[in-house]
Amino acid sequence: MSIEKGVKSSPRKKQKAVFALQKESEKEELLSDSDVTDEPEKLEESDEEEQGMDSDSEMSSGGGDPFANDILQGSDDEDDEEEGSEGSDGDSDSDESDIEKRAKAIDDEKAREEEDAEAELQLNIKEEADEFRLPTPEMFPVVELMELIEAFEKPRPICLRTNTLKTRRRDLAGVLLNRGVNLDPLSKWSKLQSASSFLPVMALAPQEKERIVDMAAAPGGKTTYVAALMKNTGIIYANEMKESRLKSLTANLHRMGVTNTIVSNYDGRELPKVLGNNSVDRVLLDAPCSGTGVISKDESVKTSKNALDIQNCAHLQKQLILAAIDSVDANSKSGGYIVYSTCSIMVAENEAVIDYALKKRDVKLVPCGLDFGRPGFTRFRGQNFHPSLDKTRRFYPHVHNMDGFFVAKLKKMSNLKQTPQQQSETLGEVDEAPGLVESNEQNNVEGDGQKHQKKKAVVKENKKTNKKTNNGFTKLGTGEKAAASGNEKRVKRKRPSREEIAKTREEKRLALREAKRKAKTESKAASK
Ligand SMILES: C[S@@+](CC[C@H](N)C(=O)[O-])C[C@H]1O[C@@H](n2cnc3c(N)ncnc32)[C@H](O)[C@@H]1O
Repeated sequence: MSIEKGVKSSPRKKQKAVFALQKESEKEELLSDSDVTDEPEKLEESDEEEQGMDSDSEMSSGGGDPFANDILQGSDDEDDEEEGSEGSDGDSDSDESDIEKRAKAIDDEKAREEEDAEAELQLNIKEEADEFRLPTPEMFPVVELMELIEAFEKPRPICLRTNTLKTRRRDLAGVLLNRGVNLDPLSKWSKLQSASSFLPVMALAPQEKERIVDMAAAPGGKTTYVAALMKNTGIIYANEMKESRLKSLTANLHRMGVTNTIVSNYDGRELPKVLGNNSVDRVLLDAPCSGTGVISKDESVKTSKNALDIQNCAHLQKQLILAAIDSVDANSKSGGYIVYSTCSIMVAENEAVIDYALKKRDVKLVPCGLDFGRPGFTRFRGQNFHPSLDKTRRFYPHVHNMDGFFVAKLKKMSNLKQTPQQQSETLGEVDEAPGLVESNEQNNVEGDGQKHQKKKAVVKENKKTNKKTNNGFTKLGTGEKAAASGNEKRVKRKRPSREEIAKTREEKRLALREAKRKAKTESKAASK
């Protein structure tokens, strides 16, 4: 009776019941014939149409479910058996071939689905690999690509940098030559390290007595070099987030005779809060990255990194670069620079990060001061970056005989956490104060609620920044002036300078006052 209900109300239940019964019979042979025949009897009770509907619904419900399909076939067979028992031979033959056709159709459908799933899987694998295929044909012509891949397999030459805090280059060279070492002078640059790791420090060009942050410093290869160039004057904040890497960092600093450095253990993204916004002259962000430029040193990169790793790196790098920019004082007399570097050759970790910074802060790219290296990409895979990205530098093992590397140097133009465009929008917001707005402008603003809200948010952030700056290390007055003059230089061609905007505003104010005064006089005259 319960089976009967199941058959009528739910074909699936019927299938499951039948399946269960079959299993039971196989196992225990407990199932009586009447139990089996009971079901079709009830099926017979229902009219043809109802059976057809049941059958259809079974087909569709079973479509995506292999288990259901098996049952469905079982069910059909059963129906067939039952129908066969009661129908003519001719009917039975045509039903059999009908069932065969349906079974074939189901098998075909299943096979097609499996094929589709496999094709989709392959497509996904292909897309993912393509996204992360290290050197892509978009980066290099195929012949060069082969050269790069081959170069990745070979070790790079070992370079020595003279630690000028401890010795002179000539003295070191003398000692080494006496011991039979062949020296091939590279540059005036004694520490064993990869030649590419000199580059970011050369681009940073640290000056004596400056305040400099090395945001991701361990094991200190670049910090020690910065200290040497500063002749141990000024202050270096050598920051490292991973506690386990602090030992090697401090050990190296001691070993190399560095005395102007404070080691800190923060997430780099927190540094502006810790040191203060706009508080240092230069920041070196030798960012944590995928390491896709140093395959000759770490072959595991080839297989251990996937597209998601690159994405995660890029996300962190974008956050870190904003923190680096926010830490620098645009009004530093000697500095105001940020150097960003990675040992990755992925565009997502390099050009895309810099392009993001250009869109988020008032910074511009300046030449790295390195007279070799290939210019960075200004477009890649349909992505267009700021044209100035050609000022960034890329280094490759097969071209420069050093690890793959990327270097970019940014100059901070103002201490406002805005791009010049955002700044003029902010000033526009002030203009749009009641009574100072020409009606069409007001309509525009009113017509674009989102834009209006964004501008307000910008004004708010602006106020916050100024407040923080006052509590921090910078002198706000001169800062604003310098920011204005810096912007003026950059925006002359396209948009009005701050002075021009201020002048227009003042004119509007005077005109408004004048109009009010006039209106008053007129109304007084009229009342007389
Ligand atoms: C490329 S290595 C730095 C190498 C170093 N500049 C040198 O020349 O010796 C990047 C460093 O960033 C550290 N790091 C990772 N995430 C960080 C974060 N959020 N803030 C600061 N440092 C981080 C890593 O532990 C790693 O030591």
